[in-house]
Amino acid sequence: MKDVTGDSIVASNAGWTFSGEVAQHFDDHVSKSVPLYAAGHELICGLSDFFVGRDSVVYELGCSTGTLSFRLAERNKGKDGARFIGVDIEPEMVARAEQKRAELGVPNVSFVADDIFQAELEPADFIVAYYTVQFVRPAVRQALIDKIYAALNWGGCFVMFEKVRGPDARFQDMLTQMYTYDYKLGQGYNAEEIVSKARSLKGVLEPFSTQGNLDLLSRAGFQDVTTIMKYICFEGFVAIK
Ligand SMILES: C[S@@+](CC[C@H](N)C(=O)[O-])C[C@H]1O[C@@H](n2cnc3c(N)ncnc32)[C@H](O)[C@@H]1O
Repeated sequence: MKDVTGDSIVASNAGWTFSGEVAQHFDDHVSKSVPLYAAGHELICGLSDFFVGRDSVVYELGCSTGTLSFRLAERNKGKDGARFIGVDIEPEMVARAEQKRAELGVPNVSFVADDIFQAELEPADFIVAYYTVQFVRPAVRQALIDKIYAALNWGGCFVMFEKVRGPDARFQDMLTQMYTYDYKLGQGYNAEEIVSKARSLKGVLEPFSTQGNLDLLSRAGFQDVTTIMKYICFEGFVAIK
């Protein structure tokens, strides 16, 4: 059975997907569902000032319709030769990103429709995964962070924003109430849409705790890590190689 999860998106129990028609409604949906969505992009653009130089390669892994990739290119437009590459597994997302690219006319942004695990990554100075790693199966998540670490140049930066779990059951309960119910009701979603979305994400979006994410980064080799944003259960980590 398919349920309406808001913003004209339908998904079944444990069946959330970014494929098909979701790409058409994605920009509206993500900016309403993810707290501080645009502010997080702004922080990442600010961070890029420190790491992106002329001739840098920049990746956005899980770029969806390319919103952040375009913002990064705009922020760094004075740096001739820098290239911005968005990777997403869903061809419909990449098609939408390509359509925007044609409208904006930005030659140094490109998109690849591929699984992050299959995509060959060139040596890069700045790699971003903005609410993407949470959708990677926990069993292979470490292998992805290892791959990102290997692709970064020395001194390069990995920015990872994730939905995170609380450190114990009491905090997790508070976070769920404050985000899943209060925040989403405040964004105009109704109770049925909220429940349908939560049910659709079972087994698809699997958040780690803050400590679980720090452990992933540490095992990959990152020693210099800090949090740049935290709002309820949404956290942005910055890791420098
Ligand atoms: C929450 S969205 C990312 C939002 C986007 N970064 C932004 O700023 O608007 C997660 C994206 O990750 C993509 N994704 C999930 N698993 C992937 C994988 N293994 N390889 C590439 N992309 C993946 C999904 O298709 C989806 O578009």
